[in-house]
Amino acid sequence: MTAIGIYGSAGRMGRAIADLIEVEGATLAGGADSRDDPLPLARAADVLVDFSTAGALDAHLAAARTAGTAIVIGTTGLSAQQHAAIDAAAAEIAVLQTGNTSLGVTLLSILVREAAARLGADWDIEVLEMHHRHKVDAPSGTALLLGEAAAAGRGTSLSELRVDGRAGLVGARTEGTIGMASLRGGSVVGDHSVIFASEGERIELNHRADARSIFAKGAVRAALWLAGQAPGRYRMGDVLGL
Ligand SMILES: NC(=O)C1=CN([C@@H]2O[C@H](COP(=O)(O)OP(=O)(O)OC[C@H]3O[C@@H](n4cnc5c(N)ncnc54)[C@H](OP(=O)(O)O)[C@@H]3O)[C@@H](O)[C@H]2O)C=CC1
Ligand SMILES: O=C(O)C1=N[C@H](C(=O)O)C[C@H](O)C1
Repeated sequence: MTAIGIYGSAGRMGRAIADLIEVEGATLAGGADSRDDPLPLARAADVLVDFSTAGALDAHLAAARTAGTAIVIGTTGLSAQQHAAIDAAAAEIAVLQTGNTSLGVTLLSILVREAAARLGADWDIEVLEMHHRHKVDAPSGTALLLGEAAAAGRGTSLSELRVDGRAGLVGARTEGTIGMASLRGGSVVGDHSVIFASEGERIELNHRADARSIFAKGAVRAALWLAGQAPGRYRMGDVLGL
């Protein structure tokens, strides 16, 4: 049976994943948090999952590389340098990084790309997300993933089109941009909307997460799939066949 190691094991996601590992037909290799050396877990596990903090990722990725162990990275708030480090690690180990491991968001990203490609630039695109009061990064990893999908549909990358959290006298909207807005409060697990707005009509594509178990299930399935893969950088669509 595949043994999964969890970085961030005492957190909300770490606990949700631990609850599902045996149900999904795997075993728990162990967990590590901020006080632990990440390398022993990387050596003990067949595959790792990281749901910790962006500040911890570099050490976790280095441990996975040293041990030659595949890793699913669910942690969000990553920098451009960290994405470059993931690309470099993927030359040696199998890595799957995603801002959202759920089936629903993986499918939604495909729908968003398709809608953005088919609707002309006169259809404005806005991405709105809401999360619980404890979330530390904004926009969410999922909002960025959906923004990238919309930008890909327009034949470019999100960094070319992105406008974050408007405030003050910002002027009229520039055609073709993708707006990003974040709300925080209470215990909201994760709500995302991609709004396509034109003169006189609007399309809204929404995803509502009611329970963290949807992310945990996707993370365990991704780990089981990734354990058998050659070095490379993979996506949830590869796991789910979407
Ligand atoms: N991709 C996806 O589908 C999803 C991604 N996420 C992302 O997962 C991450 C975790 O979310 P959540 O579980 O809610 O957060 P929590 O704050 O509940 O948990 C974070 C965990 O990370 C641990 N941690 C902090 N620093 C380190 C470190 N240096 N080394 C190892 N472990 C460390 C904490 O341990 P300690 O107590 O010791 O500090 C804690 O156990 C976030 O980035 C979130 O956005 C969340 C849901 C779904
Ligand atoms: O921090 C969270 O809780 C979540 N984080 C991920 C994100 O940043 O998109 C996924 C999910 O929305 C919950």
